[in-house]
Amino acid sequence: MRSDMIKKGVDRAPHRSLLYATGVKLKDLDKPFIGVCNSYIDIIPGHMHLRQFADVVKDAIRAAGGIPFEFNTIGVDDGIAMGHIGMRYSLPSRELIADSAETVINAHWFDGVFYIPNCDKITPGMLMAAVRTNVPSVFVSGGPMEAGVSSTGQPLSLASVFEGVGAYQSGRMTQEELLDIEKNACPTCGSCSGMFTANSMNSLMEMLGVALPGNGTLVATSKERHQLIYDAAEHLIDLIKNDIKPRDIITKETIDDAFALDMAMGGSTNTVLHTLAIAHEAEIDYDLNRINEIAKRTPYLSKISPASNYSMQDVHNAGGVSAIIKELCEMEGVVHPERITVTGKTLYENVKEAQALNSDVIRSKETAHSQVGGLSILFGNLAPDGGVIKVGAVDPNIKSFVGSAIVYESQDDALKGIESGEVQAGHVVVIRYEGPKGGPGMPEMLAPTAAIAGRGLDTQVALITDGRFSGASRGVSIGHVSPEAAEGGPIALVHDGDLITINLVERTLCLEVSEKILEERRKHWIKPSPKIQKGYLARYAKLVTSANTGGVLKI
Ligand SMILES: CC(C)(O)[C@@H](O)C(=O)O
Ligand SMILES: [Mg+2]
Repeated sequence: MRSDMIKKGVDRAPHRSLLYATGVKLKDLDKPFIGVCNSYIDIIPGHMHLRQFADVVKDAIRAAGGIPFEFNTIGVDDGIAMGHIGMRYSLPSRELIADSAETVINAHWFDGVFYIPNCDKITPGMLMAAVRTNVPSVFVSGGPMEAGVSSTGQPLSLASVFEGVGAYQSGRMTQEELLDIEKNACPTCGSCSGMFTANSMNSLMEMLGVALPGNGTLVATSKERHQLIYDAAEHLIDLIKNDIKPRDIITKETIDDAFALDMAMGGSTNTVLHTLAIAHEAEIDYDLNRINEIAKRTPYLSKISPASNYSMQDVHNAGGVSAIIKELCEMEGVVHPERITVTGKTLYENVKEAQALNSDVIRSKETAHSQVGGLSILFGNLAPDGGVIKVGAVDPNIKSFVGSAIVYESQDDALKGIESGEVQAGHVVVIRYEGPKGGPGMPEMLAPTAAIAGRGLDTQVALITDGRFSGASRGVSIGHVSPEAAEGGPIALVHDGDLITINLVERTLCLEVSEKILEERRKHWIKPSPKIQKGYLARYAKLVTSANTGGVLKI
């Protein structure tokens, strides 16, 4: 047992002494020691219920024959950190979460780990820790929020509130209507109710095979999640007995399949960043071009908010992620149904009883929204190392967009430009120096994309940035443009009025300026000094790599 390192032999008498002080009994020393990696925190609705949740996890571990030891990671609420300096900490928090979990797991030699994530950076941070430490692991997330409903019966999500701000500011909504949305959009604990980043990652974990069927869609308030916990605890003990580790489950094929699910559900663009980071931790070489290959062979089966009004709860009632995975498994050559998972069964065995119960929420290949996936990687002279778009949340009539650049050196300036009416139909808003190094921290930009959508301009204005988006962002919004401006990427060379062409079919993003002129501009480009000079963000900016490699830290 790994934990023998801290409990076996005469020289571990002091260690045992401390363990007894924590409540461990002599007879417990032969049982597996399980780290319960929790992420309870009061300020995130997706995590506020996790203190009680972890109590259930600990009971379940004891019932399954293990000894639980709970510890916590931090978390950032992206919605609350949105639109101000706080958002710079969001993506960097992912590495702190991975590092803190690694620290506790390796310092104490746990035999297995039960992870409890939920919101945006917590899930990928914990997944990174799981493949990095490679100790037998299972995941049960906190679960999605119930969908909101306005007093007039309209389905609501957090996206409705962000877009409501733009609608109110442009005179398309009254103050009373906005207040009604604000009060009703987030009715319970849980991760925000659409196919935003948290729910994208929590659904992806079902496909990765590290979480049980139901993990992505069973709402946080449902008692059935407790059964998920009890089942997961038993599986974890089996994984320890059979020595099945995260890297036995997460292989290159697994990463392919995770992206396939992303394509079928129109996941958040952030999943690209996170899944690449997980691949990196697992020492899997993963090229962005591979994602487009998967996109081309995977139909878009389920449109969820912000691409439609359906919530995660609707997906659950329609058969859940299992029904979508089953569809994908039964298509020729789309995923790898024989992969092993934490249940000890194959991916296909896990889902073979599932059924799509609503043919609009979960479609078949024949009735799919499109024969290609809901996410796309664009390449071109403006993004030699790629950019990402949630193409599934673009009006389906838009196949390409040509517009003139209106350039902002920060998100704040862009937001002012959108709110003041400076940004108009036909513009491509360029927001730069917001990448992993430039931001620093690659802030998520729901405020500007929602300001555009809320004004009804989402089919007439495009937005490109070296920053990133929320899963609730929609419209022709291209993020992760790499290399980023702070590294001298071509996005730094765009001038106001330059023509930019975006082709969603060819998957291209081009600046229609001659190479000669660009070369001239490049000569005059001056690398800006880092915006933040001390603390974690300064250290982060020094070590972080480009978005096309997951924005991981490298020495
Ligand atoms: C606040 C949101 C909607 O959760 C966002 O952070 C996302 O990435 O989806
Ligand atoms: Mg987010």
